[in-house]
Amino acid sequence: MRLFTPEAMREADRKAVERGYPSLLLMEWAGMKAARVYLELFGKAPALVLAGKGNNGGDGLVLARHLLLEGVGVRVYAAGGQTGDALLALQALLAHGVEVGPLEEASFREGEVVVDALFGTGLKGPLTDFYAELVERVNRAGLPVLALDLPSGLPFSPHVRATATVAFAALKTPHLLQREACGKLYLAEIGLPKPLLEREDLPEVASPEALRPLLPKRPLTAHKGSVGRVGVLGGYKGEGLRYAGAPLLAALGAYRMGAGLVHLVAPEGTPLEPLEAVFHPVPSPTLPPLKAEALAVGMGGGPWGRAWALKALEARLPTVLDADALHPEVAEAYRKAGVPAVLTPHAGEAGRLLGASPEEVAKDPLTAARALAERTGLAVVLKGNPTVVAEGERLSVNPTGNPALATGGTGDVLSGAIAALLAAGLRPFDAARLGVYLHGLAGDLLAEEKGVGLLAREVAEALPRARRLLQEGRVSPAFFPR
Ligand SMILES: NC(=O)C1=CN([C@@H]2O[C@H](COP(=O)(O)OP(=O)(O)OC[C@H]3O[C@@H](n4cnc5c(N)ncnc54)[C@H](OP(=O)(O)O)[C@@H]3O)[C@@H](O)[C@H]2O)[C@@H](O)CC1
Ligand SMILES: [K+]
Repeated sequence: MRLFTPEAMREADRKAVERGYPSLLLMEWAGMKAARVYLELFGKAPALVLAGKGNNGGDGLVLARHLLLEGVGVRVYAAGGQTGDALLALQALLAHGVEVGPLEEASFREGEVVVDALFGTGLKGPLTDFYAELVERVNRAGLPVLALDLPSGLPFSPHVRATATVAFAALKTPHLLQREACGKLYLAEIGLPKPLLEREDLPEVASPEALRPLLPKRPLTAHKGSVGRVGVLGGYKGEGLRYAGAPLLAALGAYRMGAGLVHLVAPEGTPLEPLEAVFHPVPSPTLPPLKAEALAVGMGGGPWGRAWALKALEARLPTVLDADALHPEVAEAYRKAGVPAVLTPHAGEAGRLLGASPEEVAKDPLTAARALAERTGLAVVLKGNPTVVAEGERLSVNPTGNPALATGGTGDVLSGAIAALLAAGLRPFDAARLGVYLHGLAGDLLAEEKGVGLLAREVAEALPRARRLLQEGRVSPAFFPR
């Protein structure tokens, strides 16, 4: 599944029509599928449909007709001046005897659900005047809002803040970069010819179908030395400070992602946990002899982070570089040595590596992740909402995860988990996107059960469950194709 820009989506629509596909069918499916989502979410609650004059408005008029046929009360207000398919959609609705009032007269009533069909991918700039006010009124009304294709106004402000959004044909960048405005996200297939959606040049949205085949197989003859051993190097002890938990959490993450054995190289005095690890207490960053296929380095390293990373490089093993190991000269040393590595910065660390502010990075994580991958020649996991994985020209945007994961140590668990996948033989880009997806899914499972207040170790504990759901094809996606 690819992440479209609004322009790329319009191009696909246009190409479908050039191939002879009747665009009215696309609109009919869009409105009908959106009506289905409406019924599922809001049952027979009456609808207030606000329709613009373009095709997004046309989708809303189709939806109104389908809701009417299902026995849902509809009040419809539309901009004037429809042409083409939108005009046909209007005529079809009028033929059912529905009154369509002018948008200027739209009023909000308690108990109604607002259907936002004002603007979709055709919006050319920020809303002003009447439409800016209308959008603010929608937001102030305090009613549930179902947005068709995009909450109107996105990617600019002001924009509608929706309870749920039905994206048509494909997800578009605002769906993932401005997810807050979209509410619950649904993806509706509307009959667009498949080849038009297969755009290798666009970023991937990580999906269960694409990731399942990457899961390392475990043959009957497996033993702990054959399924991937991980070395974790991190922690700091000095100047009255001790960071001890981070490497332990990485070790847990690695085991829970299926590592056969985890070596824990950490400062003397670090608790001997998890019990299952092989311990190498050291006075300062060193690389003891150990049998491993991949490393996770830097967690809780504090001022030792850089030294851990440069020592670890001597092993010449695929390595996850996290937190205090994330320095430009470390990345450069790995690139020069040709050692495959995955960098796992958050926006602040990525900003440090790129010479940009955390805000700039967070505002456009796709561009930042690609720039960092290009600059370092390594795979990059840019952690955030959404987390973006980049390597060379490839970009993968992760749809799993939630704000409950914003708690100390979850990043350490992720590093260990990715290292376990590297140790099992996955390539850096694949280990990164699979690890990120499962880590986010584990967080989603927990958030559903417990809400906010998770512990990082619980996220590690939930990894096997996430993995099994993916393995068995039972992931209920954050948004689902129907
Ligand atoms: N094409 C297809 O095959 C399919 C498309 N589908 C649906 O169509 C949607 C795209 O439809 P679209 O291209 O008609 O654009 P849309 O979002 O309705 O807005 C256009 C209107 O906005 C106006 N406008 C623009 N900027 C503005 C501004 N800043 N402030 C104020 N007004 C502004 C612009 O005015 P104009 O510039 O033309 O005067 C025009 O009137 C897409 O999201 C999906 O829902 C589906 O049915 C599937 C098949
Ligand atoms: K809309």
